[in-house]
Amino acid sequence: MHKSFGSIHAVNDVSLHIDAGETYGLLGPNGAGKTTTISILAGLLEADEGSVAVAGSRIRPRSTQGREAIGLVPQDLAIYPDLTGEENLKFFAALYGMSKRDTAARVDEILEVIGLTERRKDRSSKYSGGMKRRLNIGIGLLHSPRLLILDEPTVGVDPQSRNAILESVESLSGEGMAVLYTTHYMEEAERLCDRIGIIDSGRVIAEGTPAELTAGIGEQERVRIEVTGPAQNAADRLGGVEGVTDVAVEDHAVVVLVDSGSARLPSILAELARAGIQIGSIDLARPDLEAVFLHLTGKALRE
Ligand SMILES: Nc1ncnc2c1ncn2[C@@H]1O[C@H](COP(=O)(O)OP(=O)(O)OP(=O)(O)O)[C@@H](O)[C@H]1O
Repeated sequence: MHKSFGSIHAVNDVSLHIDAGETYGLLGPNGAGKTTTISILAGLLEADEGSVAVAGSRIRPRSTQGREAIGLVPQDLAIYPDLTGEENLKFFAALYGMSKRDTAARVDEILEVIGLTERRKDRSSKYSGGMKRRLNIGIGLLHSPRLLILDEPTVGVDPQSRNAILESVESLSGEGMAVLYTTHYMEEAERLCDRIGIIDSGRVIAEGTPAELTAGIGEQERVRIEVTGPAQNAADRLGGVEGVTDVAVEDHAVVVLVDSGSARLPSILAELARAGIQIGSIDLARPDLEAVFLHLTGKALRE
């Protein structure tokens, strides 16, 4: 599918297929086109070109059929603070037209999945940020959609709630739901996703299992060096060091890909010393999705 806003190609020739029971991760930096992609899938936005189908049936934007088949959990909270967790779920169930009988059982089930059974009678205004996010996910699950889309559900969430969210997602795919998970946290994508599409500037530039994607960059290692001065200076110096294949700049760090990182470390450090660049810390990592992203785009995932 394609979607442009004026001269910006927000989504450019993106094509996704997700199986039942599969968790698919859309991984990309801010502005890559993740929200636009899922807004089209959820029928909130019309693509300039392209179509969406669930279980073989084509879904029209804003159709009832689409709302039934797909659950979208947006980044922003869509819950009523004055209602309890349970009341919120019941309210949205009524909105979806679910019968009272179905609702009671489904609400119990969902409270378990999102880990809020014990807090079900508390007003959601009393919940932590992470608990509110989990309730938001519960609302998306109410009508048992075939595809659940989660838009960066762990941004700004405390570590405990983050873990609870990840566990909920794991149990959903176990029940046969297809899950589309967008994130710019590569460790979440690595943990949760059966397959990952790496998206940058509106294009899916690589797709595969986490293992396939990291195998694609071979034996290279990722070295992250925090520096005290401008990281761009360090990046400029390291581009020419033997064995260094890719260089990118993060906040206060330079990230490089090297063939056999530990062996190249002395020459990397010597080059920085020659330039008078002071080092805060050094981190050497095995090939991971962050390294894949850097290799494919020449950019750090978290700039
Ligand atoms: N309604 C809009 N009008 C104009 N430009 C838009 C609109 N929505 C998105 N864009 C642009 O399209 C591109 C993709 O944005 P999108 O929100 O899909 O990225 P994203 O990967 O979801 O980023 P983030 O992680 O920050 O949410 C960006 O350049 C953005 O500025």
